[in-house]
Amino acid sequence: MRLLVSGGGTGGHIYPALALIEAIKQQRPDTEVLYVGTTKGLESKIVPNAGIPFKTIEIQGFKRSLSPENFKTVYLFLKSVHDSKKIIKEFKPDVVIGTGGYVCGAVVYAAAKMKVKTIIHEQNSVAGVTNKFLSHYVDKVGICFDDVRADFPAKKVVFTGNPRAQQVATMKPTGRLATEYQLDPNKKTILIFGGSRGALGINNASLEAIEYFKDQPYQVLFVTGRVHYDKIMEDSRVKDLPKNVVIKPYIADMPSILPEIAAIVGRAGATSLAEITALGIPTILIPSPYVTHDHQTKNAQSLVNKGAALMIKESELNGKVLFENIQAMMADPKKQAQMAANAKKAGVPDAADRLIKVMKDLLN
Ligand SMILES: CC(=O)N[C@H]1[C@@H](OP(=O)(O)OP(=O)(O)OC[C@H]2O[C@@H](n3ccc(=O)[nH]c3=O)[C@H](O)[C@@H]2O)O[C@H](CO)[C@@H](O)[C@@H]1O
Repeated sequence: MRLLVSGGGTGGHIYPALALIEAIKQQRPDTEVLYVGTTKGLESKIVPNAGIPFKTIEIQGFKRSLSPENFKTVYLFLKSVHDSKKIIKEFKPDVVIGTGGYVCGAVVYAAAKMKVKTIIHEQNSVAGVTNKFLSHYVDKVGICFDDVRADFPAKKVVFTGNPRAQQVATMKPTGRLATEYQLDPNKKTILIFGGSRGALGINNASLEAIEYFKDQPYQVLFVTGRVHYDKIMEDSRVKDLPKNVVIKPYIADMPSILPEIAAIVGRAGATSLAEITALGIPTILIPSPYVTHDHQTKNAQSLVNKGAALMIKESELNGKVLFENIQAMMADPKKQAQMAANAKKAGVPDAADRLIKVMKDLLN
C-alpha cells in the first residue's frame, strides 16, 4: 500500500501521524509512506528524524483580521495545491490522510480533487479550521471526542481516538528518568510541560514554584519548550536549583518516559490528553487560552467531568497556586488512584487500529 500523510505546525498534529505510520508498518511492513509538511513547522525536524521520507510545500495560515497578508495566503494556498498535485501524481498514493494544521489543507484538498481516497483526523473536541474546510471534500473523518461529531458531515464521521494513544499504551518503564535525567528512581516524578512548544504562563508559574518544590518528597521534571529554555536558564531562580528539580528544553520520544511519570501538569492539547488517558496518569490541566474557539478548555473539561483531571485557568495561575494544587494531589494517594483509573477509562488504547480499519474499509 502507498500512504501519503500530511499534518503539521505543532507536535499535536505530527505525533498522531507518526504513531499511525508506525502501526501500519507493523501490520504491513511493505507499506510505502510519504509525509508532506512545511519547512517552518516542527514536522521538518521530527519527521526526518523518525526516518520517514519527507517533502515540503510552502503555505501559511489566514490572519483573523483583514490583512494584506491574506492575499499572499490565498496565493500560497493555490500554489501549494498545485505543488501537492505534482507530489501526488509522482507518489501515486492509495490513500491520503491529513492530521491537521494548514499544510494538510492543501495536500488533502488536492488529493480529493484528484479522486484519491482521503481521510482527516481531528484530535480536538472542537474542529480545526482546516479540518472543517476539508470535511466537505474527504471520504472519512476520524474523531477523538464525541462533542466534535456535529462539526462534520454525519455520515463521514467515525470515532477512532488518537493513534498516539496506542503507541504509548503498550510502553513499559525504561529507567530513562534515572539514566538520562539523573532523577531518583525511588521518588515520584511530576512532569510539567506546556505542549510541544512550551507555554510561557506555565513556565513562569513553575519558576515561581521552584522554591516550594525544594524539600518535597517528590521530584519535578520541568520541560520548558525549546524556544524558552535559554532564557529560563539565565533566570536567577534556577541558579541554585534544588536536587529534586530538573529542567530540560524538550523530551524527544516522550512515550518512553511517560510510564515512569506519577503525575502531569500541562496544557490540554488533544494529543497530550490521548497519552495521559492511554496510560491513566493523574493530571492538572492549564488550557491554553490562545487557541481557536478555546478548544483546550473544552478538551480539558471533558476529562474534568470524568474525574480524570483537575483544571486551573491560566488567568488564575501563579507559582503558589500551582504548588498548592500539586501538593493537594500528591498528598492524597487515594485521589491520585481514582483520577488515574478515571483517566484510563477515558483512553482509547486501540486508536491506531481503529483508524487503520477506516482506511482499509475505504480501500475495499
Ligand atoms: C497552541 C496550539 O495550537 N496547540 C494545539 C496543538 O498543541 P500541541 O502541539 O502542544 O499538542 P499536544 O499537547 O496535543 O501534543 C503535544 C505532543 O508533543 C509531545 N511532546 C511535548 C513536549 C516535549 O518535550 N516532547 C514531546 O514529545 C507530547 O508527548 C505530545 O505528543 O495541537 C493539539 C492537537 O491538535 C491541540 O489540541 C492544541 O490546542
